Amino acid sequence: MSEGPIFQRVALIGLGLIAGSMSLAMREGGLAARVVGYARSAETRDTAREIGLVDEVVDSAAEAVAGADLVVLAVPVGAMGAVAAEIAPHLAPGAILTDVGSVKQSVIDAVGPHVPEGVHFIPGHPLAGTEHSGPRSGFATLFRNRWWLLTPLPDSDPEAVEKLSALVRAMGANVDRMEAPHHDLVLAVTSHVPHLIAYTMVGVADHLRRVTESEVVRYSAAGFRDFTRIAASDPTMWRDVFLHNKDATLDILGRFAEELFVLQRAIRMGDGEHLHKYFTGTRAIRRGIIEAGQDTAAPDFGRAAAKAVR
Ligand SMILES: NC(=O)c1ccc[n+]([C@@H]2O[C@H](COP(=O)([O-])OP(=O)(O)OC[C@H]3O[C@@H](n4cnc5c(N)ncnc54)[C@H](O)[C@@H]3O)[C@@H](O)[C@H]2O)c1
Ligand SMILES: O=C(O)C(=O)C[C@]1(C(=O)O)C=C[C@@H](O)C=C1
Repeated sequence: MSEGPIFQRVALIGLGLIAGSMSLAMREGGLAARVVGYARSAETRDTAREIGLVDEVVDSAAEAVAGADLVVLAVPVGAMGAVAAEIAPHLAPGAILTDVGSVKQSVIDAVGPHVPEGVHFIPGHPLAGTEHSGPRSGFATLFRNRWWLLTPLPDSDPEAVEKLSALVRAMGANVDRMEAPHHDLVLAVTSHVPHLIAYTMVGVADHLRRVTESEVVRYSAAGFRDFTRIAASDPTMWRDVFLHNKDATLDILGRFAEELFVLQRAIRMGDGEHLHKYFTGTRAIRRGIIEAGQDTAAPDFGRAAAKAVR
């Protein structure tokens, strides 16, 4: 149990899966004396009020951040800069400003210039999520035993980094630190390109469905079902991820295409030995992830993956 709140007033900007889960985890653990939330759409704010997602839903971002000692930007990465510009004049001196965006360098570039002197900007990214979005999708245990990567800037105040880390740990996550460009490369391998592949595969099947009527749905096997779960993820969030992690995504996608051609050739040539060796290697990666206690993108796996693509 917590020994009292870590923050007095937490302002959540955006009230979807991640902000909602943070609010529920913080309130369950008594980690914040008060959690205030704001989302752009009145519909989302009404839903958040109706389900009591936060202690108070306010009608402007400025009102939410006033007097907050922690401000969390939990909006799609393409909206981070505009939100930062809107709240900047209202941030309290000494406040910690963080974000939960899936891409880090572009968020730093977009938010950084708006951060006033005396406010501690510490970018972050919880490696936890689902295909669901919106204010009803959050749950308190989302971050348990997951990684939460922080990408502090060279001049980030160590005490502020430690305070934010304490909150993250109290929500059940493990903290690791990374440089933003490295984060973006690792996540391109472990999360972004896999999502793009899932979106593509489901798109291919959808085109095929028009030929085979409903067979694709009726006989949908486990592998394809896993793809459809991923491909049901929020379109706005993922559009922004690809537009803002463009270089790393294109790099990894190029390597993916090269590998795919090698496997395609092995199938054409009947090279079973190559296929078997390849699949044995990939199985070892899966087992490594399970042994590390992670069934999601783990930094150790990510580091190995990033090293392999250098
Ligand atoms: N979903 C995941 O699996 C996951 C995991 C880790 C990190 N993230 C990142 O967390 C962030 C939020 O994702 P989510 O899954 O909670 O999304 P979500 O769609 O569930 O919620 C986004 C919220 O932001 C609000 N919003 C959008 N534009 C806004 C604006 N300009 N001003 C104020 N509010 C605005 C929406 O109304 C909504 O309440 C994204 O940057 C995403 O990349 C997502
Ligand atoms: O489990 C899922 O549904 C997710 O896609 C979560 C996932 C991931 O790729 O692991 C998606 C995006 C985030 O930035 C972090 C986590």
